[in-house]
Amino acid sequence: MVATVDLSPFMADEGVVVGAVPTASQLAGAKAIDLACRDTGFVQVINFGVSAELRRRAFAAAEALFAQPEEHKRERLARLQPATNTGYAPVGLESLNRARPADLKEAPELGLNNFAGCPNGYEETALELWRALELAARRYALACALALGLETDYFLRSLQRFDLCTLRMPPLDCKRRMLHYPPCDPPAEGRGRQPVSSSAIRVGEHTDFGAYTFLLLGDGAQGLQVKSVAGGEVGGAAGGEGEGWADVVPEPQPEGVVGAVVNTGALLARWTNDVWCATAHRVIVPTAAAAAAHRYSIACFIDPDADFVVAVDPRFARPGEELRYPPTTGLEYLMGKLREAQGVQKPAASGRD
Ligand SMILES: O=C(O)CCC(=O)C(=O)O
Ligand SMILES: [Fe+2]
Repeated sequence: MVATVDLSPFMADEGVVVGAVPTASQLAGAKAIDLACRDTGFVQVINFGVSAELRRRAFAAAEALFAQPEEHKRERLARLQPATNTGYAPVGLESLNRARPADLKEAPELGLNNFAGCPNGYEETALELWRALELAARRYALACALALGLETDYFLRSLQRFDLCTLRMPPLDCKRRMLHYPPCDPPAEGRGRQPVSSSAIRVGEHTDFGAYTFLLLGDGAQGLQVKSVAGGEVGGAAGGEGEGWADVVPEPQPEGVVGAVVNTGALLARWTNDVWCATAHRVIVPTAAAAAAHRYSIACFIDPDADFVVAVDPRFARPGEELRYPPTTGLEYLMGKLREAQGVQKPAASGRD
């Protein structure tokens, strides 16, 4: 079960939000985040500024977007730009684990507000959602700093140019995406929740690249699994597809309370010298019924500004331990990860910085 953290103390203008001493409820929330991030790296946040009504409209907009004919999506939606990882990525294009066949998902990353080809009302709803998630992501940065005993603005400093709505953060615009997993082959008989067949995996094992990810799961979305490791990052072939996977089961919430899964990315794990971990996760097809259903999710990837230097803070070294990683920048790190996911060998041109 994924721990639930109430973010409302960080959404109100009090305590660390206004630069004052943290309130008791902020400290309690930060403690819960710290425990989860040292363990699985996955928490469920509630009261983070997305109403049940906005969530419902967002998934309805995503469904309408994906329900458009294949040809329309390929021809009319913004074209895929590998250098910025924006545009419409059809099923079979992306593989978050290059050791596996392509993921069974489609994902339009409609950056720079190019909403050409989107259904009526999509733009307004998407922007409303991104605005709410941007605020939640900033407040989560405050909570993380408090959780790790750092200066309040420690992570916020890395989000000066962070802007989920306009995505004017060149050269890396890949920040938020609606995800659609169309019906697919059922899992092979008897393999149940530990599939080894490629057809039973919708997203291959990976860790997210940046600082942290906000993930909204659509109604009935099943199959997200994590595999714990002892700190650090596990991806590619390191963890393997075999045993040890556990279902991500967010604690059920009362009617009207929206939950989002937040997970630590590889860059934040690295930043903390692996005090927090970026846990490998994947999306499987658990049952024939799940295979027959459309699965929807919405993900926002929170990354430091392109030119922000992420250097391991010496405070994260355990007694007698070396810092594990040299400094990097938001851009350098993410471009390396994206090139891996796209299977590109040569550095992609940044184009616009
Ligand atoms: O759709 C999901 O549940 C997870 C997707 C994911 O892990 C990702 O896009 O990084
Ligand atoms: Fe992920």
